[in-house]
Amino acid sequence: MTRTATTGASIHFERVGKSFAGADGTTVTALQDVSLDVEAGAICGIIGRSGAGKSTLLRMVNGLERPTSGTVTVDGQDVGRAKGAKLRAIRRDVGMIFQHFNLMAQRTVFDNIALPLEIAGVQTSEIRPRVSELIQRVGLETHRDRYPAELSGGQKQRVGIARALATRPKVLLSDEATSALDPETTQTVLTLLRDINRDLGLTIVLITHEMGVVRDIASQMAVIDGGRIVEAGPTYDVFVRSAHPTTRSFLSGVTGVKLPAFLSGRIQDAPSGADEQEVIRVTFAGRHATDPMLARLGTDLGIDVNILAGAIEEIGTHPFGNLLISLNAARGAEARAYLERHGLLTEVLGYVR
Ligand SMILES: Nc1ncnc2c1ncn2[C@@H]1O[C@H](COP(=O)(O)OP(=O)(O)OP(=O)(O)O)[C@@H](O)[C@H]1O
Repeated sequence: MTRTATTGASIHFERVGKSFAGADGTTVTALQDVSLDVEAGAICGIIGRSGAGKSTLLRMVNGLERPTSGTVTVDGQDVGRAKGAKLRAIRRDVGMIFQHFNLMAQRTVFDNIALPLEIAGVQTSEIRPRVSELIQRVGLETHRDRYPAELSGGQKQRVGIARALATRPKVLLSDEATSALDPETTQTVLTLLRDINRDLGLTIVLITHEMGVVRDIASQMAVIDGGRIVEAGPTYDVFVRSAHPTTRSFLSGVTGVKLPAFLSGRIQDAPSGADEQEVIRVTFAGRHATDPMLARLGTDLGIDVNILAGAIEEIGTHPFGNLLISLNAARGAEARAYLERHGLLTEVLGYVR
């Protein structure tokens, strides 16, 4: 498929706050002091727990929510203050896909995808080739006359993606688009989104509670907790240098690197005597990811290392790994200094006997 003229828009959140009137006259603060820059053409993953403020943040990009304070701009346009025709124009530039697809049950695949074009007043003669092109892009050529009830979850989301692209938006918002799908279907939908981003150049902002989704697709990311952005940056940097406990707990889910149960029950914050083992998390990043550093601790310093858990994987094209090791606590500081000197990151998790 040829690349169209569509290119992405940049999105800027500048000190955005959002409060809602809660029950009993109380105020619910959904977002506080949120500043975030999403580059044109980026795939930005926003991760947070339930109630963190993800949907509120996403809905500000197409003006479904307005900030109580601060500004949100898309392609330099102030979305929060736009009204009437200007707001409608911004909304045409911002497509959205949903966890539960939001398809119209009584319309076929073709007619669901045609809907935004009909609403925009596009002529029927133009709608037909445009919808056919979109159906081809999402690989549903043999399903064009089927109804949503006859489709799998992955196929329904493909219809949702085609419909969101119909008006040639500059931004695609994804509200937990893969959360209702099995892991294999999730991968096919993420691949489709990545291809769309590459071919059309549009900016994608996705919210999720799954770090695996962020790892697999996002070039940049933000972690939101209690309405605030606690960490943000290029995905690889956040993975490697995360400091906030919320980020770390999401990461431990995705890297699968957790303390084995036989140790987690008896780990202490401080050493309590001789013969203790220091438990250390070692993060391998960039060009050091594949260096045999742990073996060298043995040969260079004579320190024996026990490997407790670990995984090495890739984010984009960069190797990234996490290992949990233990070694003689009396030599912990020396070992950590050695590893840090060679470009690895270390963190003491505790001590076990
Ligand atoms: N229209 C509203 N009226 C009142 N409170 C709201 C409204 N919308 C959101 N909130 C509150 O704002 C906070 C953030 O909600 P939001 O839906 O943005 O979180 P979320 O991270 O998307 O959560 P989830 O993953 O569960 O959808 C929550 O405390 C929520 O109850």
